[in-house]
Amino acid sequence: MNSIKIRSHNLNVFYGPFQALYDINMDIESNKVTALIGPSGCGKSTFLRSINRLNELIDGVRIEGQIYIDEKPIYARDVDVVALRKKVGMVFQKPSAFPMSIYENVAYGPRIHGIKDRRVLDEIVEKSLKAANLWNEVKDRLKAPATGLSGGQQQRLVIARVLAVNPEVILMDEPASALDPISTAKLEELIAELRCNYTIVIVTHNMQQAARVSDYTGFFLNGRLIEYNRTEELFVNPRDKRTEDYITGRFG
Ligand SMILES: Nc1ncnc2c1ncn2[C@@H]1O[C@H](COP(=O)(O)OP(=O)(O)OP(=O)(O)O)[C@@H](O)[C@H]1O
Repeated sequence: MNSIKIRSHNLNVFYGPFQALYDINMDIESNKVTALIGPSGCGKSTFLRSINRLNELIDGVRIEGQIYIDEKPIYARDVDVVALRKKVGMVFQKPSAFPMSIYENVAYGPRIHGIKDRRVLDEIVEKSLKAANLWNEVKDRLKAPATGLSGGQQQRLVIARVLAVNPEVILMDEPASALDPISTAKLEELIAELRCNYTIVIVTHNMQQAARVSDYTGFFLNGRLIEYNRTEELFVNPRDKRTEDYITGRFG
């Protein structure tokens, strides 16, 4: 699968009079993992939510600038936001299985998009659960309630649910922050595998995690993108004093 490039051009986001993002210019590579790091409140999640237009669900938000996905401006007037959110899937911090069976959680999206044939759904469910490294753990209890799964399993189920609608980009907002170390390791393994087929952008508080899972890292501070580089370069050889202070734990 050919996944796609994201380009943020002079992006500004305002929550009423408060400006949360300032002129963000960022080219995100396809088939790579890009991590967004920075202290609490610096705008990482706001930027992430800009990529599938989730911010505009919040009252009073104003967005300037543009984000291009696959060269297409996603804030253009004629953009189909439902189609955009199908193409750009999102995984949130809190594992949130729907209160229905494991099978139905994964079949939910494809059903909404009009797939009714049971065999086709069966195939999608199996393929998505396999891709999310969850199939072996749940294949004998697909009809069981998803809420009975552990947090780590639920997070992988959410990823299966995202994969089931064939996205090209996967956004993850602190996906491991509610997970134990073993589940976190499994999730990181999965992220490494998914990179072959998807463009992944992940917000994380955890710098070790950013260093482990990502190819590129962007460091945000007070709504600005301070430094953006290959992960190794940014961690080993930061160019900006503020990046260096942050990654060496002087604030944050
Ligand atoms: N719905 C909102 N209404 C008003 N202000 C908001 C809203 N969401 C975020 N903000 C503000 O925008 C700024 C950036 O928030 P954002 O959540 O993007 O930061 P973050 O870096 O992801 O932080 P954290 O790591 O704590 O989630 C913060 O000052 C925050 O208080």
